[in-house]
Amino acid sequence: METKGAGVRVSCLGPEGTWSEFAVRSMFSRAEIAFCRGFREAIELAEAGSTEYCVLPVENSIEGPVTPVLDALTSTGLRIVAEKIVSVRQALLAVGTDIRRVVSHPQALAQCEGRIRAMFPNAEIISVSSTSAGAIEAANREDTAVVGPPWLAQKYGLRVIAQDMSDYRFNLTRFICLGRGRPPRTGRDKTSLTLVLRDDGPGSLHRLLTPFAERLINLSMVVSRPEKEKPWRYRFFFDLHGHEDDSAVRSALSDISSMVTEMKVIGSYPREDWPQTDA
Ligand SMILES: O=C(O)C(=O)C[C@]1(C(=O)O)C=C[C@@H](O)C=C1
Repeated sequence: METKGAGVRVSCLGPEGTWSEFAVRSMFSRAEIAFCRGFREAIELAEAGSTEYCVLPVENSIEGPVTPVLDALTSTGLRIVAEKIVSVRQALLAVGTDIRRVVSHPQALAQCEGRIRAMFPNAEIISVSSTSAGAIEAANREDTAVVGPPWLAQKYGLRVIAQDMSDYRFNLTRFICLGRGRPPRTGRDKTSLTLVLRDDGPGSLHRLLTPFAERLINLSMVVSRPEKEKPWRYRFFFDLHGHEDDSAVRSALSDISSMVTEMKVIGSYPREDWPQTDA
């Protein structure tokens, strides 16, 4: 997104150097970033109006959905206004050489689990709040390495021990930008919605999906998350190709409205196809 003059205020996961910061900088030409301790805090700053936007990872091509972010989307009044796909090439960084602990954000650890285990079969693997929080820890402990973006080396005084730590060739994280606007149709859009099915019987999910199939609307993500107050009931998150102002999308949503107890469009925004951004 182009911004003129003073930078637009954007909250994201901190401290400085996270993949989230990289995503902010690739979405905004000028951004004044508020670095937060967690995803919740980043959303709350934007909800309170302290920042205009909030950028969050929502899905990774290896590890799947970033579930705390999906869960937070249920209750926020903000809407998704943009998405960005980032190729997350994780490095392994440390001060010392006798590594007994490997720290990082749980998503980053999961993306590189096999490689970490192969390199350090006896190391303790420890989740921390972000890759850069892990870098600060690694900078202070000779026995600790961090998995994260390679630029953490210069920022926090670490050495790159290995590049390309991911267990698979592609490691892509999709970030979303939450804000207050409603981007107009572009003809290449995506709509994100969350809903809870009314019935939990045979064929209910099939019936829900039929109106999309009949209109040739592609669903690019389907995720179910537990309804916390109702054990063994589920909330669905759908991403579909199209804008909520498209007549096909509008009529499919109207068809399913009687099948749900709750439904919310989280946003309609320009769709990004990968690869676009390579760190
Ligand atoms: O810790 C970071 O650097 C983040 O921005 C978080 C995060 C994530 O939660 O998915 C972002 C991208 C990568 O997939 C790994 C970690």
